[in-house]
Amino acid sequence: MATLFTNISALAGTYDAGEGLGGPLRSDALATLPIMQNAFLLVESGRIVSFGPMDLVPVGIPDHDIIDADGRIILPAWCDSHTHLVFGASRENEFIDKIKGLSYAEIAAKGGGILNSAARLNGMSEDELFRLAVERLHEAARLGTGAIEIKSGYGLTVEGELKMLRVIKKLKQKSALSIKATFLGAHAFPPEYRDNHEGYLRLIEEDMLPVIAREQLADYIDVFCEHGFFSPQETERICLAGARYGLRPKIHANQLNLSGGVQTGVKMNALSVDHLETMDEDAIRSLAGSNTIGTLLPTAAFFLRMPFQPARQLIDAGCAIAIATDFNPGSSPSFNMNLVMAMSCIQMKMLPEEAINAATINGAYAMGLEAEHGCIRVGNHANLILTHRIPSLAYLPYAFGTNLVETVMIKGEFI
Ligand SMILES: N=CN[C@@H](CCC(=O)O)C(=O)O
Ligand SMILES: [Zn+2]
Repeated sequence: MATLFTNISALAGTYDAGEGLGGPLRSDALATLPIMQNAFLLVESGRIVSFGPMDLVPVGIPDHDIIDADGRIILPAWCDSHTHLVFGASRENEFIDKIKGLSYAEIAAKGGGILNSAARLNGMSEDELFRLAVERLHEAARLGTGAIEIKSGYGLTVEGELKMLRVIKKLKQKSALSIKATFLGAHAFPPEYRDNHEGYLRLIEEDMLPVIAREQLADYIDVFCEHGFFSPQETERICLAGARYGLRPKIHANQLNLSGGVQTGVKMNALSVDHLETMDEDAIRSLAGSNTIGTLLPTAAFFLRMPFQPARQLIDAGCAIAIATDFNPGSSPSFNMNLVMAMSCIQMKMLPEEAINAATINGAYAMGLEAEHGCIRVGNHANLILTHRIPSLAYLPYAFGTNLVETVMIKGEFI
């Protein structure tokens, strides 16, 4: 069955068939968003088949629906390249602790934070975790997310980490969204290993990774490189262990401190280094001179009342950047990419075109999904956002807080 969209006021992120971008967009190219005005778009068997100006709209297509966009905008669905979508329970008690003045690090030190989530998750069945994750994924998709990365990291035991990754594998099989799985066993040291880091590193290397590889449970490996969590040396060791199983790193870096995570990620040829609230000249230079993408998570900075990521400095230095939600119960309980986009423009001074590119094509690159996602190109998955009637694309981040996504199509089906 085919779907023909007509009278699209602006079709954003259009590229020629087979046109490769040669890597994630950076510098001035990040601000270039190809737009076709007054366009049609034809979708068939879940893929984009053709698009062009309305005066070339195809006629005589058998068996198809026509959607008259009637002046509305279509853009590629969001590519959310950093989430912790599988978790057991929300943590609003810690939210209240934060309001009363405790810091993220102080909450973590008294057994809250990641360890709190691990305790909840280890007491839950795989089926229950799957049910909760499906609901969240559906809600994220209704807000325009068509591809997503999901991490483990709330198990911190062999059983718990495998349980999370098996849930993500099942989501991949059952969901229409494109999903990438990241193994984050190195999210925190469990209490019984607090004074025995060597023991936990060996558990990851000897008991978790071989099973993960055998069951093909992960696409990437992650480490929370941060003071009080994993040191740069420990991060490097886990990245090397992952590499033995073909897992490329995507690292939590420079969130709370100048942790050395950016330089370690670059050294380990990470696909991305994520967070980057705390950067200095050295970290920016290191990232700019690399193929590693810097993934900025403004809603996490907002929620923890941290300084926002220095997007302008990073862009001006030539770093490739993506933006993502970091959806998790502790530091970013929101899977709303529209809000991420608005914050990127309002607080990080990104232009709307830069934010859209960072949330679509560069997000796709940050998951290794760029061949079929993140832009309007013949052959790509038909993952599309149809907006409400709005005056321009800039209106999306401008009118923050209003849901301007009217309909979402994932692989040719409206959800
Ligand atoms: N910083 C480390 N991990 C998550 C938070 C996890 C949690 O607090 O549960 C993050 O990306 O912000
Ligand atoms: Zn995270």
